Amino acid sequence: MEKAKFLIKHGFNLALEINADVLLIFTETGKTYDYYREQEAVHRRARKRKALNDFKNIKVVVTTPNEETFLRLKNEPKIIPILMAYRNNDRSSMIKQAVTTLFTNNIVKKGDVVVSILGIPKLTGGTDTISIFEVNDYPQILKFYEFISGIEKTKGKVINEVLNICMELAVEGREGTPVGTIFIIGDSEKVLKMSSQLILNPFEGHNSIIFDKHVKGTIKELSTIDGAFVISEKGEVLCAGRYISCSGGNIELPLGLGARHHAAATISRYTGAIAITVSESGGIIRIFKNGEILSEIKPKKITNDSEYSY
Ligand SMILES: Nc1ncnc2c1ncn2[C@@H]1O[C@H](COP(=O)(O)OP(=O)(O)OP(=O)(O)O)[C@@H](O)[C@H]1O
Ligand SMILES: [Mn+2]
Repeated sequence: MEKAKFLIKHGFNLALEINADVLLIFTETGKTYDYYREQEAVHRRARKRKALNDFKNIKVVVTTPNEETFLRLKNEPKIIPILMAYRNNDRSSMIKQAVTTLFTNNIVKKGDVVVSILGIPKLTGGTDTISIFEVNDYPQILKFYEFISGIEKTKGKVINEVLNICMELAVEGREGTPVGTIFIIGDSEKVLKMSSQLILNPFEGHNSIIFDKHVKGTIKELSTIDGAFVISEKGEVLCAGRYISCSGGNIELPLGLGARHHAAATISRYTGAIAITVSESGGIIRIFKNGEILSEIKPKKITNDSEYSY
């Protein structure tokens, strides 16, 4: 039997035995999901014969980076399909990125237990890992949860979309070179008053929404230019190449963080905006609120496929 089938069988039963809240399946082609369907049918038949735990209380989330697979999953019953760009992440970043996404979609809450079945992205048949993820074990994720659960739903979705773009930029860069950038989300009127254009605004006069994949592509293209992206709470991309005036902001930041991070901290201190930076030197993503670093996410390139970074 294929390795993935064993993993699905044991991951499925593990989720039942520990009474997990979520079973999180990563699949490129949908094959691992098919094995899950088979296992669920076996369990249903067995339940008729003997008293077994019912699987219905466990949310089944199936995440894929593949648009075609996602379209297929959207028509499947009793699962929550998620399209997520994780091909360049390592296993622990894949799980953290997925859990962050589940938070912003209110599928996971504090105290939940997530059983994940995953493996080496892009490799068919690469499924090789079962993991138990207790949300409370990750203070960073919890801090992010507190933050996300305290804000209005649409803004949470916009932030999650920006984080996904940042993850891709942090790991892929642009044409192989690392990029750094800033996204400023919310309180746009005040943000625009506190900043100026470094270049002609490429988004001027366009009604660009961050959820549109063409807009996402443009943003990634423009991520190499100086300055920040300003995004409204609803996800409208108002401008790129924006320079934040930082005069007089008494901002305390950890050593080694330069002008980009100071600008992000300053704008988040003097407006109600959230700022999210991708560092060109190191690819770390930082979320700023009220002038402080709320959370750091370190997506990592897979240097070799044997890398486990739990
Ligand atoms: N006030 C500002 N507003 C918008 N963008 C800024 C501002 N200051 C700097 N930047 C952007 O940050 C870029 C990098 O500056 P710098 O290296 O000093 O930042 P940093 O905090 O060290 O960031 P990184 O970790 O990416 O190197 C600049 O080229 C510019 O594009
Ligand atoms: Mn720098």
